[in-house]
Amino acid sequence: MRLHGDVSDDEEEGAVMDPALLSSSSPPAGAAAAAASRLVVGYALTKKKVKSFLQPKLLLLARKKGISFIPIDETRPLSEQGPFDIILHKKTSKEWQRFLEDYHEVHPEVTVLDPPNAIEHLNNRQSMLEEVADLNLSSFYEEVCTPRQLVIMKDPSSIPTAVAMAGLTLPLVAKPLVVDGTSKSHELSLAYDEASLPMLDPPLVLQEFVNHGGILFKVYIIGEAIQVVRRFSLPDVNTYDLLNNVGIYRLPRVSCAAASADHADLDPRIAELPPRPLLEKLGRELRGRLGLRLFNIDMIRELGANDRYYIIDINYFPAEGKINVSSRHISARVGQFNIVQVGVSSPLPKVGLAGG
Ligand SMILES: O=P(O)(O)O[C@@H]1[C@@H](O)[C@H](OP(=O)(O)O)[C@@H](OP(=O)(O)O)[C@@H](O)[C@H]1OP(=O)(O)O
Ligand SMILES: Nc1ncnc2c1ncn2[C@@H]1O[C@H](COP(=O)(O)OP(=O)(O)O)[C@@H](O)[C@H]1O
Ligand SMILES: [Mg+2]
Ligand SMILES: [Mg+2]
Repeated sequence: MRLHGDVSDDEEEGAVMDPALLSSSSPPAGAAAAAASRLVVGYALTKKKVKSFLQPKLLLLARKKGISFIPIDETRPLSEQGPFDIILHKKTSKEWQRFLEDYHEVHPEVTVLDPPNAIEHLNNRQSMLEEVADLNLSSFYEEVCTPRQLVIMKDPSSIPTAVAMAGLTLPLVAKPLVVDGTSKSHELSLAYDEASLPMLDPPLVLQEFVNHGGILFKVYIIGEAIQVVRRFSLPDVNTYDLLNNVGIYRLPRVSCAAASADHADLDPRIAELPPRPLLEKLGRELRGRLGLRLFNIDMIRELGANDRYYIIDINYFPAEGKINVSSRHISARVGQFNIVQVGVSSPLPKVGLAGG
């Protein structure tokens, strides 16, 4: 298996490249690969993320472009590793955040993709949507907002009164307030009636359910690149459902359980993708306001209100797996490769630990 120099196309198709071989875990190859590279990307990702993101196709494509991915050893000082041009990570611990901030003070020239204090905004389902409220989309006919929601920190018995005071209408989606990558943080439920609300388990955010025709748009933002895919979502809740259902219903992890709806035969008023200029403006606005270059937004269009969209979720550095199946490899590779390019070129307003 060659580590240097170009690979032929057939190798690219069939290559089984072990990312570790491009890593510092085998210093001669890793160091040599890094030394021969135009761009060195240090990464700190979970094993699951390495498996889903650092696929052979990306590693080969990147290497052909003179880019190497080197795993970061979190047990050793960052300054003893590298040197890096970009640090790509999806870690949320306070220890890692300090580790990275100390390193970046000494090495401001290294692009951090993305700054931990910007990512932190997305680890809470209230703060993740705060910037949406201030979006400047006045030049667009369409409206983009967030569902009305309420944060409940404790005391489940207080929920019915709090919901009544806030004037929220049922059904409500209950979501864990903290998003920390655990499956628990994706355990959502649907509350149909007020009497059931005290059965919920704070801290949580209660969000009004918005009927949207059972179709969700996932908008992937990788620097200035934008990809939108259509996914099946939760079905609408009609008056009959409301009158004949009581209790709290646990929802499946829709994002992973639901299938692509890109090629489904659907009512165009439900399936039509949001206008591209609106998505591009959204991407620019949210990149600047969130200080992030790698994220996606879950967006729904209100049933019967063709120009009203709701952003219900924002995720940092999600997998590319759901991007258009038919051109998944190309778009995923482009997406993944864009991720690397983003670290080099896309300017961002300074946001605390800006990546430059
Ligand atoms: O929250 P969602 O909409 O299910 O998006 C997930 C989510 O971002 C998830 O990250 P985490 O919250 O589990 O840390 C991503 O997992 P990985 O980071 O392991 O890839 C999923 O990729 C996201 O799914 P999607 O791409 O559908 O937004
Ligand atoms: N307010 C809402 N109205 C309608 N459907 C919703 C709402 N919030 C979430 N959903 C549905 O539940 C799914 C998961 O919710 P989401 O907030 O994206 O959580 P997660 O971070 O676990 O993906 C969404 O993809 C959508 O299908
Ligand atoms: Mg989601
Ligand atoms: Mg999410």
